[in-house]
Amino acid sequence: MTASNEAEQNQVGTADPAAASSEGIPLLPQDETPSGSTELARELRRLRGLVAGSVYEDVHDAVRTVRELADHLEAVGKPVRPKDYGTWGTPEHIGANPAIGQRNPVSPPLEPVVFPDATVRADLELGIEYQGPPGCVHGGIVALLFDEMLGLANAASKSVGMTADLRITYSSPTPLYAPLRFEARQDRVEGRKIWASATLHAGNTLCASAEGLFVEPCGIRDHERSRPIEG
Ligand SMILES: CCCCCCCC(=O)SCCNC(=O)CCNC(=O)[C@H](O)C(C)(C)COP(=O)(O)OP(=O)(O)OC[C@H]1O[C@@H](n2cnc3c(N)ncnc32)[C@H](O)[C@@H]1OP(=O)(O)O
Repeated sequence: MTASNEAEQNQVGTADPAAASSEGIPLLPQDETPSGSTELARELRRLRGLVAGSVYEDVHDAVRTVRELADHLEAVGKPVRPKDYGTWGTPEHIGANPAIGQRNPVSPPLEPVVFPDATVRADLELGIEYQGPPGCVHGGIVALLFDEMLGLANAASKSVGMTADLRITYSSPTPLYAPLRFEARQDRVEGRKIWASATLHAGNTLCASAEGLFVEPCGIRDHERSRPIEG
């Protein structure tokens, strides 16, 4: 049995981010939100893994409980709408992000760190709710995480851009339940055009690599260029 098979035997869903570790300086705030919404998102992530990764005989009680919870959250929550913040990289904006958002249960536990040369790295393991081919991460999830990592590499170099062109080479299947490492860096900037590249490894195996062209939106302001890092 391989190490990854053994992990799969013991785990349903994606590992808690605390299981991933990396050197470097955290790019994004790691604090729990005082309201508890970070914790709520974490428990909902657990639920996603359990629902996607298990079969049950009867879950009608669970359906009622979850429906009551959803009704309660709908009643007490204040929606966060883009028109209310309207800018890049504020906590309200980043919190909902599907790759790194603390409030978003869809986001995998991507906790990027930055190095002095502005390389951005994220170590993580993905569970069954991110599966594409049996035992492997879905290619669209790999693309999502690359897009985000490239965006963060741009932010680490104090620039911001919309993805204009994203090319991914899938070299080897990306395993579930195995330590993965994304590394991204900004390569060059010409006017509003920004090029960045990234790799994804499982151990020593190169699973995929990415090259992206980003275009800085017209009218972006200085303080928005590195916001995800400076909080
Ligand atoms: C913390 C947050 C991290 C976020 C990371 C996630 C990023 C995202 O998900 S962004 C969402 C996905 N991307 C999009 O929706 C983008 C949609 N496209 C657009 O909005 C526009 O086409 C946009 C902004 C990319 C470019 O439009 P515009 O600002 O009008 O630029 P435009 O003047 O046409 O072109 C500027 C330059 O870029 C080049 N360019 C634009 N698009 C492309 C392209 N697809 N391929 C190659 N070159 C391009 C142009 O040729 C031009 O080059 P040059 O200056 O040498 O002549």
